[in-house]
Amino acid sequence: MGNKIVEVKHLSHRYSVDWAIKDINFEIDSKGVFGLLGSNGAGKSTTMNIICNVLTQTEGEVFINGVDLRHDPIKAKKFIGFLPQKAPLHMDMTVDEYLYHCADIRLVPKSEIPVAVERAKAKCGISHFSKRVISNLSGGYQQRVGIAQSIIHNPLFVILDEPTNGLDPNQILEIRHLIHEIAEERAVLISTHILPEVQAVCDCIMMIEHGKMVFKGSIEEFNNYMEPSVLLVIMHNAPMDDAKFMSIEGIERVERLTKTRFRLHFKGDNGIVKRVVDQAVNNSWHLREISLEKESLDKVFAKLSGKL
Ligand SMILES: Nc1ncnc2c1ncn2[C@@H]1O[C@H](COP(=O)(O)OP(=O)(O)OP(=O)(O)O)[C@@H](O)[C@H]1O
Repeated sequence: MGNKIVEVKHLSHRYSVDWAIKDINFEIDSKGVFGLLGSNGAGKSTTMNIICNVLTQTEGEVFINGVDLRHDPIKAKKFIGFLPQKAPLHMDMTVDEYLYHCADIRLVPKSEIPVAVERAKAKCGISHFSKRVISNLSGGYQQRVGIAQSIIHNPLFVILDEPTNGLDPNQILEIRHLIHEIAEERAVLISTHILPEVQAVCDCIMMIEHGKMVFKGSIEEFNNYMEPSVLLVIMHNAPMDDAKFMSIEGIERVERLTKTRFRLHFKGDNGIVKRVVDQAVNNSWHLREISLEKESLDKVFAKLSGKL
């Protein structure tokens, strides 16, 4: 693990009476993709807006590369690149015009702007569209321009708010690839409520629910929560007595959906499918289908929030 580029300490914010986030703590290493995951209203935007200095926190501290964001926002913001959910593009400008403009706003020295623009375009694969008016680019390429503006000043830390929202499946894969590439040189924080997104892109995950941090860890640790724990089975001659199912090692609970459809809740996955199939064959339960059910994101949220 490298140095910490972001340190968030006891961060809390309330808009009026209610706390939108409460006592959020995390650190972000200098390289890699970090996912901020949470359902709608969980507190992601509030957290990100504070880290980007769009919003000032009620309590707590944020340090960007060791600089206190509240006390020296101009210095701290030099380290940050930001792509909001709706990319702040000027649709009537060409890609070059727009990126020159962004570099200027980001206080890149005049003499260094041409190099900065070329570097950002090359990184985002848009050099061949330099003279193209942005409104004439596809959604995926517009998003690349949005990412290019976020790295125009070569920041150490980039925040991308729901970066693949509204893109088609091919564009999503391309943007995910690009996120990985830009994270080779810096830390990238993405916010999303899409579970496959974090699993595909992130090295580490932080999950917020009801304004509180409910999970913080590596993607491997997170995936442990996603292990399937339910078998969906269809049997045309199933036993009437749940105990018959429960006698199979690992089965903990039986949910009868219809006469022939069941959800078998199990713990551990050491050969559970084989054991159920063997038992069904030996007892002529007429097994027609058997499949593993993945946990839904809602359930994972609930589990991590301690509600289940
Ligand atoms: N300007 C505001 N004034 C009052 N309450 C707000 C304001 N912005 C957000 N909230 C409340 O703060 C809580 C956290 O909202 P926030 O927008 O941070 O969540 P989120 O995880 O980003 O959700 P979404 O994915 O829907 O954007 C919610 O209960 C929301 O209603």
